[in-house]
Amino acid sequence: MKPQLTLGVSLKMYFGYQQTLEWSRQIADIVRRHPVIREGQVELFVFPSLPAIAGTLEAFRGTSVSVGAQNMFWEDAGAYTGEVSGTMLREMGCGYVEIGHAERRRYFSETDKQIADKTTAALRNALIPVICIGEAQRCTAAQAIEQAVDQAQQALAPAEKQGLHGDAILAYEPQWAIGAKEPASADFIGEVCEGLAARLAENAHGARRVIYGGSAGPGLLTQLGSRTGGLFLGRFSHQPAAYKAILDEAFTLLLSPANRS
Ligand SMILES: O=C[C@H](O)COP(=O)(O)O
Repeated sequence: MKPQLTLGVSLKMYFGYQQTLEWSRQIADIVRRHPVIREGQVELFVFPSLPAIAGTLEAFRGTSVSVGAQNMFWEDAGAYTGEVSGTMLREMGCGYVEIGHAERRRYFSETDKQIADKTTAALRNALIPVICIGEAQRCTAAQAIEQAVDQAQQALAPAEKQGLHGDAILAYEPQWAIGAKEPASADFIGEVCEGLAARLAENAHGARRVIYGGSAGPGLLTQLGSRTGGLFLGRFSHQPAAYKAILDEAFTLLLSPANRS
């Protein structure tokens, strides 16, 4: 059965090496015991810093949590000092990779073309790209949908032209809600995620799951219900208890009659 809810975490550059491994072990322990896993409809992934990927893979071995990178390069090998290929990520056992986060656009000047090339390289290497999209300034939900659809299509079009039709996750992250005190309102998120999912489903070959990120934490999934495909978590997953609370919400949501019919 395809997952009905996706819960991803990016640790960004917040944790040290040992701290990442300790957090991963604690989360692995929570996941192993949690009843939501028996439902089999939750897709879980974690993006640690690059040097911690091997240890994080080890910490989550035997669980349903996939590990991936926060970034990758668009070529598979060559003279690209400091970069990491999708080929190596795949070889290590990664299943996912984050592409085009707003912070990479802001601090490393990543362009739409580079994001599209990275998306293509991810799909070429059988990695599920988690493509970050979202408007820079507050706007209406209709305007946010248009901008997000445009960004998603730009990222995916070259891969689709090459016949790379693997699954992709679209992380809708309004840039003004990243690193904020609270997320966008549930009404706004729901409207954008639903609109975006409907538009992306129109011509897609592979599955296109839409999840929300930007100061998401405990309580949000319950407010959103089935209006989003899941959450892309940052700071508010740093406490293992908060992560467990979000899994509890996922469990309740998946057991609700609307999801059972
Ligand atoms: O990668 C995750 C998102 O940018 C959200 O981060 P945040 O929840 O810390 O705002």
